[in-house]
Amino acid sequence: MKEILKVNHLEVHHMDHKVSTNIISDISFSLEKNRCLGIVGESGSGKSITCKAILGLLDKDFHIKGEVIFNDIHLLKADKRKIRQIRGKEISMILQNPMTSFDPLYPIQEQMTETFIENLDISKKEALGLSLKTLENMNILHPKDVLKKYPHQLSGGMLQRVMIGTALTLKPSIIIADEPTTAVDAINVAKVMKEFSGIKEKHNTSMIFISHDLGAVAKISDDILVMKDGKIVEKGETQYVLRNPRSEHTRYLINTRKALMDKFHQIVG
Ligand SMILES: Nc1ncnc2c1ncn2[C@@H]1O[C@H](COP(=O)(O)OP(=O)(O)OP(=O)(O)O)[C@@H](O)[C@H]1O
Repeated sequence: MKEILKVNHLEVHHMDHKVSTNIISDISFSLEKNRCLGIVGESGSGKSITCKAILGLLDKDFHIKGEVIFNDIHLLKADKRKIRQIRGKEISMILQNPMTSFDPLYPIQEQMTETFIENLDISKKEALGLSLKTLENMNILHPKDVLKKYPHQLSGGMLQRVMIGTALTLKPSIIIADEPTTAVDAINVAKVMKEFSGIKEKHNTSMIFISHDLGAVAKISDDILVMKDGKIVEKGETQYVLRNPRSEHTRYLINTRKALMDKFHQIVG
Protein backbone atom coordinates (compact mmCIF):
# COMPACT_ATOMS: atom_id res chain seq x y z
CA MET A 1 0.00 0.00 0.00
CA LYS A 2 1.18 3.51 -0.80
CA GLU A 3 2.49 5.74 1.95
CA ILE A 4 1.24 9.31 1.75
CA LEU A 5 3.12 10.59 4.79
CA LYS A 6 6.32 9.22 6.21
CA VAL A 7 7.91 10.32 9.46
CA ASN A 8 11.51 9.20 10.04
CA HIS A 9 13.36 9.54 13.32
CA LEU A 10 11.43 12.60 14.47
CA GLU A 11 12.85 14.25 17.58
CA VAL A 12 11.56 17.35 19.33
CA HIS A 13 13.39 19.28 22.05
CA HIS A 14 12.03 22.27 23.91
CA MET A 15 14.55 25.00 24.69
CA ASP A 16 14.02 27.18 27.74
CA HIS A 17 16.86 29.54 28.67
CA LYS A 18 19.38 27.19 27.09
CA VAL A 19 17.92 24.22 28.96
CA SER A 20 16.89 21.58 26.49
CA THR A 21 14.07 19.16 27.35
CA ASN A 22 13.48 16.15 25.17
CA ILE A 23 9.79 15.91 24.30
CA ILE A 24 9.68 13.47 21.37
CA SER A 25 12.35 10.77 21.02
CA ASP A 26 13.13 9.21 17.69
CA ILE A 27 9.71 8.29 16.40
CA SER A 28 9.07 6.82 12.96
CA PHE A 29 5.76 5.87 11.34
CA SER A 30 3.87 6.17 8.11
CA LEU A 31 0.33 6.94 7.05
CA GLU A 32 -0.97 4.79 4.20
CA LYS A 33 -3.19 6.23 1.51
CA ASN A 34 -6.92 6.06 2.35
CA ARG A 35 -6.31 4.65 5.80
CA CYS A 36 -6.85 6.08 9.25
CA LEU A 37 -3.98 6.04 11.70
CA GLY A 38 -5.05 6.44 15.32
CA ILE A 39 -2.57 7.91 17.79
CA VAL A 40 -3.45 7.03 21.36
CA GLY A 41 -1.72 7.86 24.61
CA GLU A 42 -2.35 9.54 27.93
CA SER A 43 -2.27 13.28 28.39
CA GLY A 44 1.28 14.61 27.91
CA SER A 45 2.49 11.59 25.93
CA GLY A 46 3.36 13.81 22.95
CA LYS A 47 0.50 13.23 20.50
CA SER A 48 -0.20 16.92 19.74
CA ILE A 49 3.45 17.96 19.64
CA THR A 50 4.13 15.19 17.10
CA CYS A 51 1.44 16.45 14.74
CA LYS A 52 2.33 20.10 15.22
CA ALA A 53 5.98 19.28 14.46
CA ILE A 54 4.93 17.52 11.25
CA LEU A 55 2.99 20.58 10.11
CA GLY A 56 5.57 23.18 11.16
CA LEU A 57 3.21 24.62 13.76
CA LEU A 58 5.65 24.73 16.68
CA ASP A 59 7.35 28.00 17.59
CA LYS A 60 11.10 28.51 17.54
CA ASP A 61 11.56 27.34 21.15
CA PHE A 62 11.12 23.84 19.76
CA HIS A 63 14.02 22.18 17.93
CA ILE A 64 12.97 19.51 15.48
CA LYS A 65 15.14 16.81 13.92
CA GLY A 66 14.33 14.02 11.50
CA GLU A 67 12.41 13.73 8.26
CA VAL A 68 8.76 14.27 7.36
CA ILE A 69 7.94 13.35 3.79
CA PHE A 70 4.58 14.15 2.21
CA ASN A 71 4.22 13.18 -1.45
CA ASP A 72 8.01 13.36 -1.92
CA ILE A 73 8.18 16.82 -0.30
CA HIS A 74 10.43 17.13 2.75
CA LEU A 75 8.14 19.16 4.99
CA LEU A 76 10.78 20.06 7.58
CA LYS A 77 12.94 21.57 4.85
CA ALA A 78 10.20 23.22 2.77
CA ASP A 79 9.90 27.03 2.82
CA LYS A 80 7.15 28.73 4.82
CA ARG A 81 5.03 29.57 1.76
CA LYS A 82 5.01 25.99 0.53
CA ILE A 83 4.15 24.68 4.01
CA ARG A 84 1.25 27.16 4.30
CA GLN A 85 -0.09 26.00 0.93
CA ILE A 86 0.14 22.36 1.96
CA ARG A 87 -1.46 23.11 5.33
CA GLY A 88 -4.43 24.82 3.75
CA LYS A 89 -5.24 22.52 0.91
CA GLU A 90 -3.37 19.23 1.21
CA ILE A 91 -3.30 18.58 4.95
CA SER A 92 -6.15 19.94 7.08
CA MET A 93 -6.01 19.97 10.82
CA ILE A 94 -9.15 19.76 12.98
CA LEU A 95 -8.36 20.99 16.45
CA GLN A 96 -9.53 20.11 19.95
CA ASN A 97 -11.53 23.23 20.53
CA PRO A 98 -13.42 24.55 17.51
CA MET A 99 -14.19 27.79 19.40
CA THR A 100 -10.54 28.82 19.13
CA SER A 101 -10.42 27.99 15.41
CA PHE A 102 -13.13 30.50 14.54
CA ASP A 103 -12.82 34.26 14.88
CA PRO A 104 -15.50 35.36 17.38
CA LEU A 105 -16.01 38.67 15.55
CA TYR A 106 -17.25 37.30 12.24
CA PRO A 107 -20.27 35.21 11.23
CA ILE A 108 -19.60 31.61 10.14
CA GLN A 109 -20.46 32.50 6.54
CA GLU A 110 -17.62 35.00 6.22
CA GLN A 111 -15.10 32.62 7.73
CA MET A 112 -16.10 29.73 5.50
CA THR A 113 -16.18 31.78 2.30
CA GLU A 114 -12.79 33.33 3.11
CA THR A 115 -11.26 29.87 3.57
CA PHE A 116 -12.74 28.63 0.29
CA ILE A 117 -11.69 31.73 -1.69
CA GLU A 118 -8.14 31.53 -0.33
CA ASN A 119 -7.64 27.82 -0.93
CA LEU A 120 -9.81 27.04 -3.95
CA ASP A 121 -9.32 30.21 -5.99
CA ILE A 122 -13.05 30.75 -6.56
CA SER A 123 -15.34 33.82 -6.59
CA LYS A 124 -17.20 35.10 -3.54
CA LYS A 125 -20.52 33.94 -5.03
CA GLU A 126 -19.17 30.45 -5.68
CA ALA A 127 -17.69 30.34 -2.17
CA LEU A 128 -21.06 31.26 -0.69
CA GLY A 129 -22.79 28.49 -2.64
CA LEU A 130 -20.11 26.05 -1.52
CA SER A 131 -20.53 27.09 2.13
CA LEU A 132 -24.25 26.32 1.96
CA LYS A 133 -23.58 23.01 0.20
CA THR A 134 -20.99 22.12 2.84
CA LEU A 135 -23.51 22.52 5.67
CA GLU A 136 -26.15 20.61 3.69
CA ASN A 137 -23.67 17.77 3.13
CA MET A 138 -23.11 17.63 6.87
CA ASN A 139 -26.91 17.31 7.36
CA ILE A 140 -26.95 20.51 9.38
CA LEU A 141 -30.52 21.75 9.76
CA HIS A 142 -31.41 25.33 8.67
CA PRO A 143 -28.02 25.84 6.99
CA LYS A 144 -28.85 29.37 5.81
CA ASP A 145 -29.55 30.48 9.38
CA VAL A 146 -26.44 28.71 10.69
CA LEU A 147 -24.27 30.58 8.17
CA LYS A 148 -25.45 33.90 9.61
CA LYS A 149 -24.61 32.96 13.19
CA TYR A 150 -21.51 33.98 15.14
CA PRO A 151 -19.38 31.17 16.63
CA HIS A 152 -20.63 31.77 20.20
CA GLN A 153 -24.21 31.25 19.04
CA LEU A 154 -23.49 27.64 18.04
CA SER A 155 -22.78 24.61 20.24
CA GLY A 156 -19.31 23.02 20.34
CA GLY A 157 -20.68 20.00 18.48
CA MET A 158 -22.19 22.12 15.73
CA LEU A 159 -18.99 24.17 15.32
CA GLN A 160 -16.95 20.99 15.13
CA ARG A 161 -19.23 19.67 12.37
CA VAL A 162 -18.88 22.99 10.50
CA MET A 163 -15.11 22.65 10.81
CA ILE A 164 -15.11 19.02 9.61
CA GLY A 165 -17.34 19.99 6.67
CA THR A 166 -15.09 22.91 5.75
CA ALA A 167 -12.03 20.68 5.88
CA LEU A 168 -13.71 18.03 3.70
CA THR A 169 -14.82 20.55 1.08
CA LEU A 170 -11.17 21.49 0.59
CA LYS A 171 -10.65 17.82 -0.36
CA PRO A 172 -7.36 17.48 1.46
CA SER A 173 -5.21 14.39 0.99
CA ILE A 174 -4.84 14.13 4.76
CA ILE A 175 -7.01 15.19 7.69
CA ILE A 176 -5.38 15.38 11.11
CA ALA A 177 -7.95 15.44 13.90
CA ASP A 178 -6.54 16.24 17.34
CA GLU A 179 -8.95 15.14 20.09
CA PRO A 180 -11.87 16.43 18.02
CA THR A 181 -14.54 15.64 20.61
CA THR A 182 -12.91 17.36 23.60
CA ALA A 183 -15.12 20.46 23.46
CA VAL A 184 -18.24 18.65 22.31
CA ASP A 185 -21.08 17.91 24.72
CA ALA A 186 -21.92 14.24 25.34
CA ILE A 187 -25.02 14.28 23.12
CA ASN A 188 -23.06 15.49 20.13
CA VAL A 189 -19.99 13.26 20.56
CA ALA A 190 -21.74 10.40 18.76
CA LYS A 191 -22.68 12.72 15.87
CA VAL A 192 -19.13 14.04 15.49
CA MET A 193 -17.72 10.51 15.66
CA LYS A 194 -20.20 9.46 12.96
CA GLU A 195 -18.87 12.23 10.72
CA PHE A 196 -15.36 10.89 11.18
CA SER A 197 -16.39 7.33 10.35
CA GLY A 198 -18.11 8.74 7.26
CA ILE A 199 -14.90 10.44 6.11
CA LYS A 200 -13.24 7.07 5.75
CA GLU A 201 -16.16 5.54 3.89
CA LYS A 202 -17.16 8.38 1.58
CA HIS A 203 -14.06 10.43 0.91
CA ASN A 204 -10.73 9.77 -0.62
CA THR A 205 -8.92 11.04 2.42
CA SER A 206 -6.26 9.61 4.66
CA MET A 207 -6.57 10.52 8.30
CA ILE A 208 -4.63 10.79 11.54
CA PHE A 209 -7.01 10.62 14.50
CA ILE A 210 -5.52 11.58 17.85
CA SER A 211 -7.20 10.70 21.12
CA HIS A 212 -6.52 9.64 24.68
CA ASP A 213 -9.68 7.53 24.36
CA LEU A 214 -8.75 4.05 23.19
CA GLY A 215 -12.42 3.28 22.49
CA ALA A 216 -12.70 6.16 19.98
CA VAL A 217 -9.44 5.21 18.28
CA ALA A 218 -10.46 1.53 18.16
CA LYS A 219 -13.72 2.46 16.43
CA ILE A 220 -12.26 4.64 13.76
CA SER A 221 -8.67 3.68 12.96
CA ASP A 222 -7.22 0.98 10.69
CA ASP A 223 -3.76 1.31 12.18
CA ILE A 224 -2.74 2.39 15.64
CA LEU A 225 0.26 3.97 17.27
CA VAL A 226 0.49 3.91 21.06
CA MET A 227 2.56 6.69 22.63
CA LYS A 228 4.06 7.09 26.09
CA ASP A 229 6.51 9.75 27.32
CA GLY A 230 7.26 10.99 23.80
CA LYS A 231 8.01 7.53 22.42
CA ILE A 232 6.09 4.99 20.36
CA VAL A 233 5.58 1.90 22.50
CA GLU A 234 3.56 -0.07 19.96
CA LYS A 235 2.25 0.19 16.41
CA GLY A 236 0.39 -2.01 13.96
CA GLU A 237 -3.06 -2.82 12.63
CA THR A 238 -5.58 -1.66 15.22
CA GLN A 239 -7.60 -4.85 15.61
CA TYR A 240 -4.45 -6.98 15.73
CA VAL A 241 -2.74 -4.76 18.32
CA LEU A 242 -5.83 -4.64 20.52
CA ARG A 243 -6.15 -8.43 20.45
CA ASN A 244 -2.44 -9.10 20.84
CA PRO A 245 -0.91 -6.18 22.73
CA ARG A 246 2.83 -6.64 23.16
CA SER A 247 3.59 -3.55 25.20
CA GLU A 248 2.74 -3.34 28.85
CA HIS A 249 1.45 0.19 28.35
CA THR A 250 -0.99 -0.91 25.62
CA ARG A 251 -2.26 -3.61 27.96
CA TYR A 252 -2.66 -0.99 30.69
CA LEU A 253 -4.70 1.27 28.36
CA ILE A 254 -6.90 -1.67 27.30
CA ASN A 255 -7.49 -2.74 30.92
CA THR A 256 -8.23 0.83 32.06
CA ARG A 257 -10.78 1.19 29.27
CA LYS A 258 -12.32 -2.19 30.13
CA ALA A 259 -12.59 -1.29 33.83
CA LEU A 260 -14.28 1.99 32.89
CA MET A 261 -16.81 0.24 30.66
CA ASP A 262 -17.54 -2.42 33.33
CA LYS A 263 -18.18 0.35 35.87
CA PHE A 264 -20.44 2.15 33.38
CA HIS A 265 -22.48 -1.00 32.74
CA GLN A 266 -22.73 -1.61 36.51
CA ILE A 267 -24.16 1.89 37.06
CA VAL A 268 -26.47 1.89 34.04
CA GLY A 269 -27.51 -1.67 34.84
N1 LIG B 1 4.46 25.00 24.78
C1 LIG B 1 5.12 24.05 25.44
N2 LIG B 1 6.26 24.31 26.05
C2 LIG B 1 6.95 23.35 26.70
N3 LIG B 1 6.56 22.06 26.78
C3 LIG B 1 5.42 21.73 26.19
C4 LIG B 1 4.63 22.70 25.47
N4 LIG B 1 3.53 22.07 24.97
C5 LIG B 1 3.63 20.77 25.37
N5 LIG B 1 4.74 20.58 26.10
C6 LIG B 1 5.17 19.30 26.71
O1 LIG B 1 5.28 18.32 25.71
C7 LIG B 1 4.83 17.07 26.18
C8 LIG B 1 3.85 16.49 25.19
O2 LIG B 1 2.69 17.33 25.14
P1 LIG B 1 1.50 17.09 24.12
O3 LIG B 1 0.61 18.28 24.17
O4 LIG B 1 2.02 16.67 22.80
O5 LIG B 1 0.77 15.84 24.79
P2 LIG B 1 -0.57 15.14 24.34
O6 LIG B 1 -0.27 13.67 24.32
O7 LIG B 1 -1.10 15.72 23.08
O8 LIG B 1 -1.50 15.45 25.56
P3 LIG B 1 -3.01 16.01 25.61
O9 LIG B 1 -3.87 14.80 25.36
O10 LIG B 1 -3.14 16.50 27.01
O11 LIG B 1 -3.14 17.07 24.58
C9 LIG B 1 4.26 17.31 27.56
O12 LIG B 1 5.22 16.84 28.50
C10 LIG B 1 4.11 18.79 27.67
O13 LIG B 1 4.36 19.23 28.98
